Amino acid sequence: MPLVTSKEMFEKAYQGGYAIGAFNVNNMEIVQGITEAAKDLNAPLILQVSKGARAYANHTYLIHLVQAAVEETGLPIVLHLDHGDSYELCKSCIDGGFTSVMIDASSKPFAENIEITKQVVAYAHDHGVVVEAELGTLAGVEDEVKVNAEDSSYTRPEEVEEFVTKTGCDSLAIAIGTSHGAYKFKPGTKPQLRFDILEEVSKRLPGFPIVLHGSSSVPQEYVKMVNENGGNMPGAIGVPEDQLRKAASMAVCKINIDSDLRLAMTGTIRKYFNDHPADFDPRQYLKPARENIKKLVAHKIVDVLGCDGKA
Ligand SMILES: O=C(CO)COP(=O)(O)O
Ligand SMILES: O=C[C@H](O)COP(=O)(O)O
Ligand SMILES: [Zn+2]
Ligand SMILES: [Zn+2]
Repeated sequence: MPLVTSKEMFEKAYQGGYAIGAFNVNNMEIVQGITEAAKDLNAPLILQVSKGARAYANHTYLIHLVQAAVEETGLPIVLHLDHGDSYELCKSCIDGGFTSVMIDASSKPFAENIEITKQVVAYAHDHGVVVEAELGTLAGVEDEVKVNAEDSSYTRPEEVEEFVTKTGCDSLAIAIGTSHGAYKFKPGTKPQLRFDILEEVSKRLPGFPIVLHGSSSVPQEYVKMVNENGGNMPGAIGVPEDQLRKAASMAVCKINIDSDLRLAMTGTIRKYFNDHPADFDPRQYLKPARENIKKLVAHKIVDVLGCDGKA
């Protein structure tokens, strides 16, 4: 099966009350860990590439790694540009074989966001590619830009119909309290997503797929593994998994996870180095790291997203 768009995946996910996992990929072991888990569980997948990933691994390498995963697994896989910040970047990914792009102009004024999203949609749809857009700003770090909590803003439900109608986008990322990175909530406070906003958005956009960024749950076993093996990540806290499950049962069809993969990989490698100080073959420590990414993704698919068996 060749790469697919997310159109049919989202329709089924919306109807079925589950979500598709969108996992960020940066190297071969990450691609393999994610896709081996999805294959075992017959789960549909979105593999996403950020501007930073392209700068790190090179567009061509990433495309070919993802195509290898399609060949190896036979699964429906979407290759998605995460946080595209310009028309030119989106165009280059569309021309280069991506089946889905995000244009993230949510930090720009509303009218400008509509204008640039519209341009990307026109080019993408001409080429059979789908577009995710965004309204609202998440706190945290993305593409080296740090958005402070006080500069973040929830999505305004009263804007979504006009935005979707005028732009023609295929899915919409909204801000309901998630954020990028490993420090999502202040220690001692109760993490709580704004389900009232999600509810209001989906009332205004019946059947329309909603996307949640910043949805890592920051597993405490890996935070502990990092901290016990020379790392320093005090107070790393993520989105509680029961809230992600609830979002998946509502209009949220795509849940973005990157930080959890980084934590699983880093925790595992740190521990390996501590336990085996004489080893120096990268295969020795990348193998358990890949295995733990696979375990983590399997857990997300079955216990959080609910998309096992849906490929
Ligand atoms: O939103 C994301 C990628 O676009 C990833 O979010 P996390 O940092 O929570 O993994
Ligand atoms: O949302 C951001 C993703 O986690 C990608 O992060 P990155 O820009 O560091 O690759
Ligand atoms: Zn954004
Ligand atoms: Zn994101």
